[in-house]
Amino acid sequence: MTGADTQNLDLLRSSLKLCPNFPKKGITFIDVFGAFANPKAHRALIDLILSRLKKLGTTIDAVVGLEARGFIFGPQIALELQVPFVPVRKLGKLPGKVAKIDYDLEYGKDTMEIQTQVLKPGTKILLVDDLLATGGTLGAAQKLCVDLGCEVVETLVIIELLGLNGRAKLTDVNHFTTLLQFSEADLEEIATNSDRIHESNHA
Ligand SMILES: O=P(O)(O)OC[C@H]1O[C@H](OP(=O)(O)OP(=O)(O)O)[C@H](O)[C@@H]1O
Ligand SMILES: Nc1ncnc2[nH]cnc12
Repeated sequence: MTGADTQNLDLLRSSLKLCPNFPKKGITFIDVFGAFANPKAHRALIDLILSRLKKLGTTIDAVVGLEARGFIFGPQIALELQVPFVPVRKLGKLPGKVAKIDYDLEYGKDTMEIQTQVLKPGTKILLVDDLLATGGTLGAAQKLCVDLGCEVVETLVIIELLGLNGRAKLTDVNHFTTLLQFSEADLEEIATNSDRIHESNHA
């Protein structure tokens, strides 16, 4: 890792805020929007992702991003790579012919869809989302892409919650990139720093 990468990681890490007991009791929510509220952290995030991808040297034909937070930075990465961005959305939001898959979440269940006419068989995909928790979302998205005959050559998240072992749900952990990892102990430690905790209206 270069000195610039280390500096960017520190900036990114310190821009994230925690929200204990959101959206449900017992969940410690990591708010990635903190990184987008600060242009320096935002720049650091994009530079870090591009630096990782350059190091991997993988050929990428399209970036597939997951609703909602994969939509914030996925298109920027696609633009930098000069490849299409393709959204995966929650049920009933995409027009035309779609493929769908049901999946389990850290705090519920959901269904995701992708337009079938956009990705051709053999397309090499970079799959992006903000966070890996239980892995239900990304595991399902990988399956959705593979079922269309595409190859998920890399899956990238900004944040990995280690305590939930989400990697176990991924089809290919050898092609999984994560920028920041948080153990349960890390989250507890950050939660002792009031600067890093969101003031909250939630019970
Ligand atoms: O690894 P998992 O346990 O599947 O959880 C991770 C997913 O949960 C969050 O999205 P959420 O479902 O809250 O939807 P949103 O981004 O539309 O708010 C997060 O942005 C990931 O997509
Ligand atoms: N703990 C968490 N923080 C932010 N987003 C999440 N999505 C699922 N679990 C999450």
